Amino acid sequence: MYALRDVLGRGKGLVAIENIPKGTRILSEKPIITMPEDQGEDEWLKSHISQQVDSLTEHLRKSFLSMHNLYPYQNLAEQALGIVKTNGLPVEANGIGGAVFLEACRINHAGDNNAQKNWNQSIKRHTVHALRDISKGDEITIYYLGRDSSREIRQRKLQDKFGFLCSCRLCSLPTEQSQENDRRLERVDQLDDLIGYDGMRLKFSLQTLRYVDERIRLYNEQGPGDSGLPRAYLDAAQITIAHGDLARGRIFAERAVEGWRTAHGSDSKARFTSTKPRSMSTVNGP
Ligand SMILES: C[S@@+](CC[C@H](N)C(=O)[O-])C[C@H]1O[C@@H](n2cnc3c(N)ncnc32)[C@H](O)[C@@H]1O
Repeated sequence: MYALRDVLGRGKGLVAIENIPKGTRILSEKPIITMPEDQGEDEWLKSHISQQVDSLTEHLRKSFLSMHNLYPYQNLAEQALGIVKTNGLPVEANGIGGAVFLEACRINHAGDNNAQKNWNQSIKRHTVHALRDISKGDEITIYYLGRDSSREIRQRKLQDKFGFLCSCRLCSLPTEQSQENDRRLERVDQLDDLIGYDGMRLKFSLQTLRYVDERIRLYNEQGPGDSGLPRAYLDAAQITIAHGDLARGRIFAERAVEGWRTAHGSDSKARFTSTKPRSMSTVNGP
């Protein structure tokens, strides 16, 4: 479905070599290097990683050592540590906190990402799913940051954590459109807080329903992002059911599940909550 290609201004990236319909599992991959949850000192981590690199086949070792590295190094152990710090993705398995995947770690970031990454504990693999139809020739992108935020904040975080100036479509919008997009994201954020606050107090008023409705509309205008819309539908389902409107509640619940499956796959047992998404960024940033 994809090939590793040079992408202008972004190093290498994964590019679709056929049309990929929304919801497709683009990739399902086992880690080649893992890191424990409690990482300890750099010295210990270096030796832990080096042992794993030594036991890779020649081909895998070569592929691993060709990966992007933001850190200076003087020997192989330092190089391997730098690669892991640059590319490691979170893994929620017993005792393992992060891992490097040969293909998934080649996926570049975009503010309007067309794919979503997740660790799937049921199959013990990292998966990437198409959030919308991806056309042949398009780059496959994911969202490196935890939450949607304004262009200025996104760019600062990407620069600080990942060492690059993002030039995705969203970051390249003309000022007026970018400000409009920022305002939408800010309002979604406010609505998250307002709905979350009322939800905690179990205060399901007509006003809360209006917030929920507005948030769904804004997410739909924004386009599919990491889990935001399914979570908004989940809130809507809970609130309409609490109001006794079971028919609407069912429709919202079905949309929530459909969105969740699109992004995670039907074999994922990840807990689906209406709370805000936590950071999905790489394990270590520079
Ligand atoms: C995990 S790697 C992704 C694969 C990498 N492009 C490669 O050649 O192996 C992360 C790095 O890719 C580059 N990158 C990712 N998304 C980018 C974007 N939107 N704009 C520019 N560079 C990007 C940055 O150099 C970043 O530190």
